[in-house]
Amino acid sequence: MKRIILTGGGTAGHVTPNIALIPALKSAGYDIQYIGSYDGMERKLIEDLNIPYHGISSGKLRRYFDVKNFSDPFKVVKGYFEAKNLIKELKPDVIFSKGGFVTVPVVLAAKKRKVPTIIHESDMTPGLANRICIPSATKVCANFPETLNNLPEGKAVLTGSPIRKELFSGNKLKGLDFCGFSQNKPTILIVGGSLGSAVVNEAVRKILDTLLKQFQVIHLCGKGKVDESLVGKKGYVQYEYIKQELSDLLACADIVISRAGANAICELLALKKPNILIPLSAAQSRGDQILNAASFKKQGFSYVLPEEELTEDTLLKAVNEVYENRTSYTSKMSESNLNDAVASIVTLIESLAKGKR
Ligand SMILES: CC(=O)N[C@H]1[C@@H](OP(=O)(O)OP(=O)(O)OC[C@H]2O[C@@H](n3ccc(=O)[nH]c3=O)[C@H](O)[C@@H]2O)O[C@H](CO)[C@@H](O)[C@@H]1O
Repeated sequence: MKRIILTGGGTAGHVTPNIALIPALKSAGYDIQYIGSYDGMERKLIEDLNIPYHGISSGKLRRYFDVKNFSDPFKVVKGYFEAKNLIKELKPDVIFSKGGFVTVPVVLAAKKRKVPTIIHESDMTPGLANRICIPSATKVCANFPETLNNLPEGKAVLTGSPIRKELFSGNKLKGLDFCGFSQNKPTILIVGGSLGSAVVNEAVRKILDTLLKQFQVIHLCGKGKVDESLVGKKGYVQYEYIKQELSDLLACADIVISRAGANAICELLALKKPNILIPLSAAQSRGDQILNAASFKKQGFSYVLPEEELTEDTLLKAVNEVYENRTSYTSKMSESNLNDAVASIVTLIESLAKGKR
């Protein structure tokens, strides 16, 4: 039987694309194994799917790479030897890495063990972990055409981002029922990325009473970020993180307010959900969400509200604008010709796995 190791973790954006590949890999006859960190959020997400999970030691990487800059060098080195042993034991035909710092020792060990490895970059410019991995990878998949300029020519492949198939079969009534909502008012879904966003949460809660006059509000607020004082408020529900019900919640959302993480926005585009993007500021990141959001705005898919301009007034204005013009946003998104990233990636995986045999 062909065997693949998937790896990726840290935040859900480094795990959900792997999850999206699993059904197609199973149909293609792969035995699937997963390497993540001992205690990252990927562990629960993957174990829930009954995929064998192998934890390795992993350390945080600093933003600017220098070998001395591993904040936890011993953990990373330990992770490398654990990954090397796991690869020897599991004998995979191919490895697919979705990025995040846990993948660095895995990709470096794969190179040492001569296992072909594909890495995937969701953002416009490669993140730190992927930048370290690119020289060891056989192929590098990109989500945005703009990214190809930043990747080595012989390795780069434009695939788009794999999206979980189940997101397309959400049921609006089920979603409303799950939240205890009625069909009489439109619904706003708020997602601050997979970890939630304190900035977005605060902005939304400030205008909540005004929003609730016209809308019902579903708030995916992130772990540890539920506001207890608002629990039970009519028309408002908060969840730390939603797994299988996400498709139903998306189905009942008339508009979405979101961070501009690459996977989140590709899902919104694929589902044609009118959206307001509040990208993570350059002060807190390498600025990729700003680029992601600008690209979507330029194509007419999104209303973008920079974090620096986020106030009660600008957020309310954005909600009104997007709700009023929701059909024109939806029709713009319908014009985009999204390719099937799952199929392209599985084809690439197949070609490398064959080469190994
Ligand atoms: C703070 C940070 O470093 N953010 C980065 C991180 O974002 P983050 O991890 O938030 O990733 P994305 O927004 O790209 O993806 C989030 C994923 O989690 C899912 N989801 C979210 C909430 C929930 O309750 N349930 C659920 O399933 C979404 O459907 C999506 O599939 O990785 C992205 C992809 O590299 C980058 O673009 C972001 O800049």
